[in-house]
Amino acid sequence: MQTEHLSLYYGSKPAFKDVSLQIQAGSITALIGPSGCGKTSFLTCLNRLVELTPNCKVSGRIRLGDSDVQALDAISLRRRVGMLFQKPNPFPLSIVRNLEFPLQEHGVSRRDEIDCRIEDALRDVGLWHEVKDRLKAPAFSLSGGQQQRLCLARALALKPEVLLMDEPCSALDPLSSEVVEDLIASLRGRFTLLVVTHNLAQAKRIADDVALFWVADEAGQLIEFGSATQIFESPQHALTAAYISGRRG
Ligand SMILES: Nc1ncnc2c1ncn2[C@@H]1O[C@H](COP(=O)(O)OP(=O)(O)OP(=O)(O)O)[C@@H](O)[C@H]1O
Repeated sequence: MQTEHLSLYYGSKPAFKDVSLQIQAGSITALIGPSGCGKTSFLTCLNRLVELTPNCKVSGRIRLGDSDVQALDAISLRRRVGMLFQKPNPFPLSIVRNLEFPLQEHGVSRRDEIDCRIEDALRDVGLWHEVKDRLKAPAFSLSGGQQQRLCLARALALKPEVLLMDEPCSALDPLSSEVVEDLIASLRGRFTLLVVTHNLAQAKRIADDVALFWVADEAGQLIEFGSATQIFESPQHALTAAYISGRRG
């Protein structure tokens, strides 16, 4: 996935400006930076979820493989570019319906394929053994960490190419957070992952590449993008050095 001179305005206020970024297929990219620098806004441009916000204006270009994201149908784009939010947001349905419903909505109709994809996705997130005997129980009967893994399974069942994750561990208790972080790391190579995180230690543990955003001239800007090793061990920009050392932000 690639952005070229991407900018986003909410009304007349820029959320971020002129971000050009190349995301390697199969890699994990962490988006870091202080609050309000446009990380979430950037993420939601990539699957055009931001279009649901009134008065927002996007300029620049986003490419997914050879396709221009603006030219794609939004529903099929969101199947290819899935999203996991900070707070687990299962549908108010049973565990199994949480996976079955989006599959059916996206045109998967054969029963054997639906069952197979549900089981594979639940195994992928380590939930299968925990829920296989209570698939019809409400999703809300699961713990917070289990709900987040269910939401991840729901996204994986659609076989996305890219997964966008907005602080996926920050609303979870430390143990569940560790489980979800390990899961994210285990998806490397199979999916292209972009993860917004305030947890620098987590970014260091899981990311291949890191993008630092910052507010400058009242708009979010991409300050530095590079490998996790470069960003954490030999940052090129003074702001990156200050941020990762805890002196700024
Ligand atoms: N729906 C919206 N309408 C208007 N302004 C918005 C909206 N969403 C975000 N903003 C503004 O856009 C800027 C970037 O916000 P964004 O949430 O993308 O930053 P962030 O880096 O993800 O912050 P945080 O780390 O606190 O989640 C902020 O100034 C914010 O107030």
